[in-house]
Amino acid sequence: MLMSQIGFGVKFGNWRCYASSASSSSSSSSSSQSEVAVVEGGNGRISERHQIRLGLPSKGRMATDTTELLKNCQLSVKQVNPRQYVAQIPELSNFEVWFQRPKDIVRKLVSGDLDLGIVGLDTFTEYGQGNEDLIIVHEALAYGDCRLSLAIPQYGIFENINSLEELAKMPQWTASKPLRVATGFTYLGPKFMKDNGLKHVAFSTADGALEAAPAMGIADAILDLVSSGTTLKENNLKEIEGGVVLESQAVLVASRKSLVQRKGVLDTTHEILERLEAHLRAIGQFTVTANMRGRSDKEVAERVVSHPSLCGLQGPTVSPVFGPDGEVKHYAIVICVPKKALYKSMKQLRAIGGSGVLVSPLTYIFDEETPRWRRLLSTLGI
Ligand SMILES: Nc1ncnc2c1ncn2[C@@H]1O[C@H](COP(=O)(O)OP(=O)(O)OP(=O)(O)O)[C@@H](O)[C@H]1O
Ligand SMILES: O=P(O)(O)OC[C@H]1O[C@H](OP(=O)(O)OP(=O)(O)O)[C@H](O)[C@@H]1O
Ligand SMILES: [Mg+2]
Repeated sequence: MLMSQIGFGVKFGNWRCYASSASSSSSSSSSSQSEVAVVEGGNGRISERHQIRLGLPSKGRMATDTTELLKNCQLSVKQVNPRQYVAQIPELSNFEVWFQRPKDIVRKLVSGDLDLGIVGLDTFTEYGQGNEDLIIVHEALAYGDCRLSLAIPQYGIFENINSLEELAKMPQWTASKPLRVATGFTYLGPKFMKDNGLKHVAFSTADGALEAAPAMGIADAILDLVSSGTTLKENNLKEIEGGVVLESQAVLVASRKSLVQRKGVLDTTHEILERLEAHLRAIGQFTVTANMRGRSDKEVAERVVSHPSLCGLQGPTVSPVFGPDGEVKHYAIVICVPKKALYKSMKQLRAIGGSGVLVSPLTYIFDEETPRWRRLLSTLGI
């Protein structure tokens, strides 16, 4: 039988060389063998390049939202055409964007070929595998929300099984007949089962449409990403209590080595982080301006701060409003109000004498220093 072989290899530094042969014998080193080198990645070296590199998802769900987020931070990515994988962010000097598949972004951070990346936490955790060189700089970029969750059929022997504990206790799973789980997460899947004490589990993997596996008789359960839950429902599957492996959203990640050793990476990360935080803090808030009748700015301020939800970031800004006669009978107050609390805040403002309430979108909130920057420096021991 003609078969090519992969699986026996010789390591040369970062490269593993596989001998592929037209015969099924692995012991032969005959001249019919050709040498194929496959990069494993992960030597974490700092190469000679001088440009700082950010990896962004080249396609899929995360791609558009990622460039949109950067645009909203005034960091527009200038890509000549969608098939060109290198791009610039003109606001950042000495900086390159490289469009890559999310899992390759993580691999390339590990191998030292990228310095920064934006991916889903699920991809980061699955392909980062706890590598200590990888650091999460911003853990909540507020898009790409989903969860990695275990799901089982709603029917048959699983009809009354609603938790991981109940699933683990089912007498059906033995060493010779384990619970069969289909997943694309071949690192996190086994780790989750082990951490939760499930012993008799076997994993199979596929690239997509995993929800078909139970009905096809290929698997008993699946471990996959869920967001709306529609795909599970349409395939008669259900999530179970205790079955969520990970809650995911987009994250900004970096290589520790790059941050510490590559010139300019730390400063640029600081700038990106500040812009992200300023934008993300602002999107949940409105600026509210109102006029209030009052005797003095202090008295007006006291009335406003008596309602904690009207305090804004540090407290209300109160300024005199000069009437036509030059007298001050009103004061203008400016506060930030969470979008969710807008109507409630507006009613409170009216109740304490507010009128002419103007509501405007808020674009950025720059704080003195971002807590995430402090955290990053402390993670790096700086
Ligand atoms: N319902 C969802 N299903 C899958 N991924 C989702 C979902 N919602 C958000 N995401 C996020 O999007 C990322 C996956 O995007 P997508 O599948 O489009 O790209 P991909 O990684 O290139 O996939 P693949 O390489 O397997 O084709 C996930 O890692 C996750 O963080
Ligand atoms: O909870 P939902 O909103 O239904 O989303 C979850 C589904 O979306 C993803 O599949 P994707 O669309 O990427 O297709 P694939 O599995 O074939 O790659 C994921 O693998 C789930 O199957
Ligand atoms: Mg799917």
